[in-house]
Amino acid sequence: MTGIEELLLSRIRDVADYPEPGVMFKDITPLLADPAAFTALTDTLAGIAERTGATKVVGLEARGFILGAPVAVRAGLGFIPVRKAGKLPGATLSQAYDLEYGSAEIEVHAEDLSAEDRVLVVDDVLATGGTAEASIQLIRRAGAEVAGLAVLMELGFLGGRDRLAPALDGAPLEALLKI
Ligand SMILES: O=P(O)(O)OC[C@H]1O[C@H](OP(=O)(O)OP(=O)(O)O)[C@H](O)[C@@H]1O
Ligand SMILES: Nc1ncnc2[nH]cnc12
Repeated sequence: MTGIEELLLSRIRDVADYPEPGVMFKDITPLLADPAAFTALTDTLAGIAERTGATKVVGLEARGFILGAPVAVRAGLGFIPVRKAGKLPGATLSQAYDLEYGSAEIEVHAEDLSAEDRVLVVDDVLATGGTAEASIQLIRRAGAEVAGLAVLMELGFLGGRDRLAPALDGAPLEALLKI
């Protein structure tokens, strides 16, 4: 494990049985509160944005906003929020999906993405892959290209990587930590 991986892992707190029994919740708030760890995470993800040739960063509400917005600034790219349904005021594209605990629907402003865009999706956790898959579907439906998906951590036992393979269609999935 690299020094950065050790630093990031040491700042993630496990919370058992949250938000419901049987779920081991990965809490990133200690990482966000540590400027060295948050900066290292931002710089690493911005490096992925540059390597994949992304022209925009999509962040997934809510934790993907916290990570994705500074990545976009650091990489010199625009930031596009993908929000839970009902929060965006303009014309939207919507996609329903299932979570490890429940189901939801996400939306993006249709005007924010076009055929000229290569989009890096940023989020904190890849679990079942439902959220990421829905975001990739939104990006493609908006006519844009998917540059890749970058997450802080992948919960490998939930099979998100396999689920996402068809949607990613060869675009890279980069997980800084595999759990
Ligand atoms: O791979 P999946 O099974 O789809 O799960 C991963 C998603 O779940 C969490 O978000 P959540 O919907 O809990 O929202 P939050 O960021 O607002 O807490 C997490 O931040 C990812 O977006
Ligand atoms: N176990 C988990 N911890 C944190 N975020 C999650 N999103 C989906 N599953 C999660």
